Amino acid sequence: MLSLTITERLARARSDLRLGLPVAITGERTVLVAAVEALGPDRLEQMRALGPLVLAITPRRAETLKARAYDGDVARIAVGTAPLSWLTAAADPAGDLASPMKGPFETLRGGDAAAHRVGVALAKTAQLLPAIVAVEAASCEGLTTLPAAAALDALAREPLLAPVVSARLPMAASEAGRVHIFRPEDDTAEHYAIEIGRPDRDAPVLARLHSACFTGDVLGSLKCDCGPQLRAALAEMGAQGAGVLLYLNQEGRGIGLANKMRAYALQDQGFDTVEANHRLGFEDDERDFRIGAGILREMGFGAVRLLTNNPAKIRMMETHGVKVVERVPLKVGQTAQNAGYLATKALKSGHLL
Ligand SMILES: Nc1nc2c(ncn2[C@@H]2O[C@H](COP(=O)(O)OP(=O)(O)OP(=O)(O)O)[C@@H](O)[C@H]2O)c(=O)[nH]1
Ligand SMILES: [Zn+2]
Repeated sequence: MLSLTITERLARARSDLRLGLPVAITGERTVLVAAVEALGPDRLEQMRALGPLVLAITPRRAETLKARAYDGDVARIAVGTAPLSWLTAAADPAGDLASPMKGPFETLRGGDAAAHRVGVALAKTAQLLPAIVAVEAASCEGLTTLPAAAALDALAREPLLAPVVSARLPMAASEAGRVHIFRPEDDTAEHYAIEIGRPDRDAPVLARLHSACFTGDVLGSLKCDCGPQLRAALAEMGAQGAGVLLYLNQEGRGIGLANKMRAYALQDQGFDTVEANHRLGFEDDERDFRIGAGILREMGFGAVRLLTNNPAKIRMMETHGVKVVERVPLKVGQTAQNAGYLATKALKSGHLL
């Protein structure tokens, strides 16, 4: 028989959660977990028939709901006989203002929260709302199984990426362009490196770590500065004759496009970019910058002149083996509509103005 690696199990588990299927987390006991966002009413009742249901959310979401988180990075709430609409309202902040949650919530303490922790972390990496419903089960036939401890370990590990292919791409910014594709072994999103010219591997390269922004890069959104930053970075590399731009598919600072649009809807209710992420249950920035550092190292770049206004990116590169010899400011694309967004990033996330 083939035995599956933990990485393969995690990849399957992510798909299962997105399909609305429970995943079995094994340890001292077996706990089935399913993503609230993807769960249908029938499946919820099937799970309820197995035993008392528990809702697990992040401390960020718990704070908004005024529920206590006793397990550090996860909060567990008894579900009782509550219907799916109650779970959805707890998971999704869209209706927080229109129908404030009443509570009080029966928050659980003691016992083992490892399965709940794995479930919430998995939901995040599946780019779903970080809220899962859990129930102990005697059997888990037909379901993807994940040993809790090994899963937590693997989720924290640096993602391994393999180069897949590269090809020449003449661009407006430079005719000497080349696109490289990198594929993570855990079947999460592929990332791209755009190499301009033939940068010397022995000298610091002009580099930009760009995080995907569908709304800014493609649609010309006025809510952020991503599109102009992308084009200005490529233009600067073209003008200097060499550079490398990583296009990292970490949309919405790692929460995915659907969650970013949820954040935008909250921003229309008056919350800023950081508050919106927190209400959804995410940290302000969920990106894993080890991916960017890993690609640069893989391409032979050990030192960079980094185009950024974000000191956290500089720290992350330095921590993960890429020396930042210079920060090159990248200030373009200010609009009336993104002034508040940029001010919040400066105030709350430490961006340099
Ligand atoms: N969650 C969330 N993501 C956003 C929002 N606005 C833009 N983004 C995302 O933020 C990311 C922008 O990242 P970067 O361009 O690397 O910007 P940065 O981290 O501010 O750093 P520098 O531009 O290098 O100074 C993209 O993934 C966007 O999709 C928002 O309001 N909420
Ligand atoms: Zn953007």
